[in-house]
Amino acid sequence: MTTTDDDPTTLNHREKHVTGATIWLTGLPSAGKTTIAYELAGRLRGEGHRVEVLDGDEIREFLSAGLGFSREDRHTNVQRIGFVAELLASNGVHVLVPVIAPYADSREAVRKRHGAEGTPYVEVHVATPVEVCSVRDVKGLYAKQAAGEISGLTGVDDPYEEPESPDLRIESHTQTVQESAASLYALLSERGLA
Ligand SMILES: Nc1ncnc2c1ncn2[C@@H]1O[C@H](COP(=O)(O)OS(=O)(=O)O)[C@@H](OP(=O)(O)O)[C@H]1O
Ligand SMILES: Nc1ncnc2c1ncn2[C@@H]1O[C@H](COP(=O)(O)OP(=O)(O)O)[C@@H](O)[C@H]1O
Repeated sequence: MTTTDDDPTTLNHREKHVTGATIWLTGLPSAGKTTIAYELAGRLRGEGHRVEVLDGDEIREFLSAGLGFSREDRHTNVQRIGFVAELLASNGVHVLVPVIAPYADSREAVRKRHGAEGTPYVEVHVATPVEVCSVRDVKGLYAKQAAGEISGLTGVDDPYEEPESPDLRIESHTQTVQESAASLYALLSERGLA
């Protein structure tokens, strides 16, 4: 062991690179999942962590191309993302996953996969009420559903099974983006993951 290895600052710095985790942000469309994920990603990167954001829209363009929004397809989508997230997290990456994941059994399977591998897993419910999400309507989906142009929109005419005991619940409608990201950062810190 060299003198440098004994330096607690160096050790701490090195540990930050080896402890990965999957942080799954579940919630309705326009709840704030993506915004919080990128805000947190910036902070974690600034501290030297390796970070990947597995954005739902990007995943659906490539890894899950061809899948729709039936229960079965959403389950398949979530399992694929969970598989990739675990691979990355077990190799020291902080993986942020802003994906709806509306079904409790799909989320549970992802948690179990991480548990089986001993990979840290954090479930965050971005618990913005549908009334707020439909006003934000970042992608215009709520308006389209109301106009009868689409159906099967999560939280409106398709199920969203709320997490019963998430690791963290974020009330995005009562705080700023920075406050939401900070509450998640605090939890990671508490668990030795940030
Ligand atoms: N019917 C319907 N229901 C829900 N969401 C819809 C739908 N059609 C398209 N979209 C857009 O696709 C994004 C959801 O994809 P995800 O992969 O995150 O969802 S899922 O976990 O597979 O249910 C989701 O992204 P976010 O708004 O960022 O959540 C939507 O923009
Ligand atoms: N505390 C907050 N956390 C996250 N987003 C917020 C918050 N307050 C307001 N917003 C806004 O809500 C919208 C959420 O959109 P987005 O992150 O794309 O949602 P989702 O990924 O869940 O579909 C953004 O316009 C964002 O600026």
